[in-house]
Amino acid sequence: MAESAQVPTLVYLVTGGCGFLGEHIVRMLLEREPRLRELRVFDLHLSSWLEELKTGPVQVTAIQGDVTQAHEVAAAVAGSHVVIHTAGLVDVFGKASPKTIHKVNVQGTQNVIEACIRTGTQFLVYTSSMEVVGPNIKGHPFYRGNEDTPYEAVHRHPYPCSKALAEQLVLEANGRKVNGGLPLVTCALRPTGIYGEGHQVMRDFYNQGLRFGGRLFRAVPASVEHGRVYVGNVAWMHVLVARELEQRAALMGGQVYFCYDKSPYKSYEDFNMEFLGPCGLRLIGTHPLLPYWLLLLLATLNALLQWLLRPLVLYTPLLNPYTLAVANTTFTVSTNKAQRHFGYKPLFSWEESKARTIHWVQALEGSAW
Ligand SMILES: NC(=O)C1=CN([C@@H]2O[C@H](COP(=O)(O)OP(=O)(O)OC[C@H]3O[C@@H](n4cnc5c(N)ncnc54)[C@H](O)[C@@H]3O)[C@@H](O)[C@H]2O)C=CC1
Ligand SMILES: C[C@@H](CO)CCC[C@@H](C)[C@H]1CC[C@H]2[C@@H]3[C@H](O)CC4=CC(=O)CC[C@]4(C)[C@H]3CC[C@]12C
Repeated sequence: MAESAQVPTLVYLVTGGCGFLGEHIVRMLLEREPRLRELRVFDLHLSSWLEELKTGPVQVTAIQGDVTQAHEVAAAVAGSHVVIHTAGLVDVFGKASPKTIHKVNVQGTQNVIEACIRTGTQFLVYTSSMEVVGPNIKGHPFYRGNEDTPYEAVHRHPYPCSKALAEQLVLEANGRKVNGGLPLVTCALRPTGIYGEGHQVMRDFYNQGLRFGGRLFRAVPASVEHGRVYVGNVAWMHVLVARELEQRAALMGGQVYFCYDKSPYKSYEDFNMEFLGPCGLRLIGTHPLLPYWLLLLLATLNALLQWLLRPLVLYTPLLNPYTLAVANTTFTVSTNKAQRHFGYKPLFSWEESKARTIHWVQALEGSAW
């Protein structure tokens, strides 16, 4: 990566490049990484919007592949300078089995690491998650914490377990020699709850609100704060980390960074209303309409129903014991580590992030706007 800043010589690979975050990373790289010669987008399902990107100055190579298949990953990684590994199975609703989540998130990440080592790719950026830290199963609050805040990270759910294991693999791989003898440089980014254009859970809440005549019902106390970060800023952090890893390998290698911006600290539901409110939805109640014990009962019933119905149909409601616990536990970050280590400043202000997200919700199918 020692070429002049203006000469496009670099080859990047983004795994999961057709997902919610992946698409933003891909578009951001094309807009803001002038040294890019080729961008490889690797995903299980390729999206049609990739076609329109192929007409620009950077060569965009779409690769349909599966991170659980080591040979497919190795073929995609070979010859790339940087890998941004964003592919993952994001499932806290019981859509996939714990085994599948482990296979994609842990074995898939191991395959990416081994591919870098075998093919001589030196820089690996991993999209981890706040869930690697918490909230833990004990419901301890994490209030304005940073990367060094002590917290008892205890998980049982397959998703956070898999992200924690995968992150550990990535960090432990830092410094291993890649083919050619140079050291692998890795780091992990931990977004809090991401929001923005393309966010499926936001879409689900919006549709639920429309079904209930424009109303959503408060289930979580307004005092529980939940960390959220705009997808454009998360993508920007990935671009910056990928760019700076070579020059600042000694400082950044093996490090973790929370993804943060100026989004306000609010409860999960109040935060969503920042976007859904201007789109015509109302959140009913200043306090949760149902007591916690009743919500927990409903969540447990949902889990039971999911288990009973599994042979017949996949029942995956938003409310289950895990999502209820996460939504009811304060988890907010306050840190400037990314700014200190690689000069990160949010690219999008809160006002802009909000405006973009509202605009996207208003354009959704079924919207009254
Ligand atoms: N959505 C959120 O709030 C947060 C997400 N993350 C992490 O960010 C990353 C991206 O998440 P999202 O964009 O939200 O999810 P997403 O589901 O929209 O994107 C994931 C992408 O990975 C691809 N993928 C899944 N299995 C694959 C496989 N076996 N081989 C190749 N590609 C595969 C999917 O097709 C999809 O395009 C994940 O690693 C997730 O753990 C971290 C923190 C918060
Ligand atoms: C009790 C319900 C009544 O309205 C509200 C349920 C909300 C939940 C579906 C979400 C609350 C918190 C979310 C998670 C959080 O943002 C952290 C995450 C990080 C990730 O890496 C993946 C997504 C998620 C687990 C996210 C999923 C949806 C919530 C549980």
